[in-house]
Amino acid sequence: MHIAVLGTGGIGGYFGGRLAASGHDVTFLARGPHLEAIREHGLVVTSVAGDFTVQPAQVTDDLTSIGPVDAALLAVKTWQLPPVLEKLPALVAPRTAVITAQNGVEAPDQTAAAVGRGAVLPGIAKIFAYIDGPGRVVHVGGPASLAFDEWSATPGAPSERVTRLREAVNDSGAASPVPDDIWAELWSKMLFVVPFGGLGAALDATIGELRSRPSSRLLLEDAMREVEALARARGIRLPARVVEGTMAFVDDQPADSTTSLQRDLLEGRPSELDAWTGAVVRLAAESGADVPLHRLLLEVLTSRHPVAPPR
Ligand SMILES: NC(=O)C1=CN([C@@H]2O[C@H](COP(=O)(O)OP(=O)(O)OC[C@H]3O[C@@H](n4cnc5c(N)ncnc54)[C@H](OP(=O)(O)O)[C@@H]3O)[C@@H](O)[C@H]2O)C=CC1
Ligand SMILES: CC(C)(CO)C(=O)C(=O)O
Repeated sequence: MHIAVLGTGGIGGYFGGRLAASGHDVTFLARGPHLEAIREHGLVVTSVAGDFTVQPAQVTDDLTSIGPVDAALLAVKTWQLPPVLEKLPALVAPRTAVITAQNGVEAPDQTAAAVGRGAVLPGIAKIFAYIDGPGRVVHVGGPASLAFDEWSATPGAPSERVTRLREAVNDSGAASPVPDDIWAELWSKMLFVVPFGGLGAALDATIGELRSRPSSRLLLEDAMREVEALARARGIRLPARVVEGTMAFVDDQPADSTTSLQRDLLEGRPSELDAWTGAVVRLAAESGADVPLHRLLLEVLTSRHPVAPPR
């Protein structure tokens, strides 16, 4: 398959790298020293599931030079989406699939505004991976799965392009589980990552600290209940007892885990605060839901970390 990987970071470098290494015709979008290093030495992936190098790797900083593809993996951070989405139509032919991998729940709609809902496969990446220097990506853990589906999928009847893409990901050595309901899964991940990210950043705490102090554990659960109520108000069919299930998942994670949101904010980098906590506040206002904890977290984090993109 002809695949464009838009953003060669933790997500694009890992899943795109696996697809390229398994023989697909993959072009990576990258820039600066990262692009130069990939061009010169290939894309070097160090992974708990087995190291590999894509060499030579097809890499460009000009998205429009790639031409129409079978699939594009949108793998930039949420705040980096606008310039990429502006040029995205150059890659899209009638059956092209554009998989969104961003955390939060707004990337599919933003992408659909650029290329139409018919092109978009809302997706969820479950992995811990990051760039470790020019040309190098590290996968440290997580299931390394990339789930996606059609916008309005019929359960049990995947489209032909979804079937082909799932096969490609599974054959590459990563996993592409079949979601029951991609929207419920997107919101379920949001319900984990946003409370964990917001509270972790506000309290400068790891997951182990958040879950073991009774006061912060309660706040974590309360924040999850806010996201649950918001999702249900928007008609999302979350599983029963989703908060209890997510807290059990929290209890299973390595104690020193933090989110990218927390690390980016505390290290003064641009962050996805607007797409995580900001989105909860924004969508709650739209849906008539009340999310006082998230409103407070947004206020605290925005004023404490002014480098975060404005709301
Ligand atoms: N990493 C993870 O483990 C997980 C990440 N996610 C989500 O996936 C999304 C991607 O995250 P992640 O892979 O970590 O992000 P990274 O920052 O690791 O990768 C993004 C890459 O895209 C590049 N990029 C951005 N815009 C452009 C552009 N216009 N042209 C060329 N290159 C560009 C960035 O370059 P530069 O550095 O120069 O800006 C960077 O190399 C996020 O929404 C994140 O929340 C979800 C689950 C797990
Ligand atoms: C917490 C984690 C790793 C979960 O996949 C994540 O998505 C992030 O930190 O951005």
